[in-house]
Amino acid sequence: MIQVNSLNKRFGNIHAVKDVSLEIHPGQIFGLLGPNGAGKSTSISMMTGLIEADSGSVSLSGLNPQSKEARYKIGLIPQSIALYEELTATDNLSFFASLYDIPKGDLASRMDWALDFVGLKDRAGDRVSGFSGGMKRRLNLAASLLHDPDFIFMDEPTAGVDPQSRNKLFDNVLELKELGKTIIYTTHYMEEAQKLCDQVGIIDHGQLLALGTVSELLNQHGGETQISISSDQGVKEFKSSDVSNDLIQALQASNKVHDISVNRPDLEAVFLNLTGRQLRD
Ligand SMILES: Nc1ncnc2c1ncn2[C@@H]1O[C@H](COP(=O)(O)OP(=O)(O)OP(=O)(O)O)[C@@H](O)[C@H]1O
Repeated sequence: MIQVNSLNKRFGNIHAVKDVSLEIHPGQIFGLLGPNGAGKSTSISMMTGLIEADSGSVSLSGLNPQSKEARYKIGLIPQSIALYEELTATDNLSFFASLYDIPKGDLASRMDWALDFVGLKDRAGDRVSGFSGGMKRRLNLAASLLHDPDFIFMDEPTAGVDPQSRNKLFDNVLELKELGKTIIYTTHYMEEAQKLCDQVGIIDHGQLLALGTVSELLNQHGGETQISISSDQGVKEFKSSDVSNDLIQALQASNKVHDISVNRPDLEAVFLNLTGRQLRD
């Protein structure tokens, strides 16, 4: 269980994280969703012990994230790629493994598993400099898994990633959940949060504005569904909170329907309703 209590962090005049509290249960995928500069990376940095909070606390199954014990339970895929370009994939993994005292006897099989897991086994002996952005991101994921961590933090893992690698990363996230890992995933792509996450926190200007499952957030903050019916009588547009009932009534009152569109609210609508602006600029 991850428990975050009233975290605060300032950088000079910027209050980057304001009083953030949340709980993440074991085996959950938790998505921290917010636009650029919202405070996602700063929150992750405090949760992984990379930077110290000004106030508040983080507990990873009772451990302080800055303790050595916690370090062995944390896997971090940072926002910017952290790899040696001139080394091969295998040599990069050997380097990362050396930071975690992995028993020598387990090393080869752990590296083999990790490369296979991210779909890079056939590129093991190739230099990273020839890899695409998506392959580098996947290798970073492999590196973060060598010591078999319980808590996996992924900071905007799909930034600059081609669609094929993106889908592979999504599959990997779901597979890690099946292995019982707890995953914290930051993104400013609402489709990713909507697709992957058991729980979503919406953050803006350092403040956690809403917390819940996607359907809870849609119910509480999504607003009504927009319906449009085009018929011989023209186009009729209306908002509805009871789609099937309103649609049946509207169809009964229409002649020769040409087209119907039903736009249900998404996390973008939730963000818009909470902040008055779009998630993406
Ligand atoms: N080391 C730092 N020094 C000064 N300001 C910082 C530092 N790190 C972050 N900030 C500021 O804190 C705020 C939150 O930044 P943070 O990187 O946590 O946001 P983010 O949601 O991760 O956005 P992005 O996707 O752009 O990284 C921003 O205004 C940012 O400029």
